[in-house]
Amino acid sequence: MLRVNIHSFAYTEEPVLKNINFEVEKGLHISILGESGCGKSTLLKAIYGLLQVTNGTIFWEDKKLLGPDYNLVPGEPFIKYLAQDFDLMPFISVAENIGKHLSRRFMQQRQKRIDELLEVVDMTDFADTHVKLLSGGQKQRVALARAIAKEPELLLLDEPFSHIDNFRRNALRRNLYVYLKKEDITCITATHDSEEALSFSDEIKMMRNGTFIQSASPEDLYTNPKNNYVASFFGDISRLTIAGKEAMLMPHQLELSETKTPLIASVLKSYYKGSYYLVEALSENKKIYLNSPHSLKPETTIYLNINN
Ligand SMILES: Nc1ncnc2c1ncn2[C@@H]1O[C@H](COP(=O)(O)OP(=O)(O)OP(=O)(O)O)[C@@H](O)[C@H]1O
Repeated sequence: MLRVNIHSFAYTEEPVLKNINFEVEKGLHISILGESGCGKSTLLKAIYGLLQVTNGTIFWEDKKLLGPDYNLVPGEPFIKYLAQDFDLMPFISVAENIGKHLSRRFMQQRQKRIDELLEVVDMTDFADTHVKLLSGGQKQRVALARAIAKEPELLLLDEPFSHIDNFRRNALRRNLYVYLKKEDITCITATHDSEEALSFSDEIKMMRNGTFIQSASPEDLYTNPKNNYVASFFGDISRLTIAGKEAMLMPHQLELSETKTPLIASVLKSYYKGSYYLVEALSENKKIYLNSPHSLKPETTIYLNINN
């Protein structure tokens, strides 16, 4: 289990992390979700031991994790941290880059293990290619394979799919997270991608200005966002006054009705989303958003039901 209690952490004067207290059970996947600059990378670096936390403690099981003031070489052997700037060795092949990071227990079956890791990140065809010849996304995939090569107990991933095209991203995420579950590797992923956090984590921690503002399972966070800020991370929200109370509704909570209802709106625009349309409409001078199976023409009058 990981136990983090950071009262505050600052690079200069202004604290970048404030009151960060949480635990992660072995094998769980946590997403730290937040906008750029909110402190996600700083938190991962603090856990890994690259930053000196003077005002707080971090434990993995019974071991206190110490910062650079105490460790000659920062970092712990049982933790892997995949930074945003993956530093690979450019003049050797993809397979050799991964091979250099294998745990000892795989030395006998070295080639088999390298092949397995290449498969997880879908880079089998590039095994013998020099890293300097790879694209940014391909390098990121090699860096991911290298991070899991040593079978860490705790894996810290900082925007691990940021350079990978949409075409590959989903398959790669599925491969990787299935592999981590199978190996019982605890994982914390920093991301600003709400879809990724919803699909691939056991718990999401929403971060804002260096602190967690809501922590919950993906289902709970999506259906019960604490405030507008959290809700707006998961899509366009509608703010309506229902029975004298302000309500925030996600697009799927507003349903088109075939019969007249008290909730009337006029369509502004329909945006094609692949399997549905996101419809922007105006209701009592407020913009609202709903999903529709078909495109609706501007100025069409629509009647809506609220679906909780
Ligand atoms: N080495 C540093 N020295 C001083 N300030 C820093 C340093 N690194 C980061 N910061 C500041 O700390 C804050 C948090 O940065 P951090 O990189 O942790 O955010 P982030 O949420 O990971 O953002 P991103 O998604 O853009 O990577 C920012 O205001 C940033 O400018």
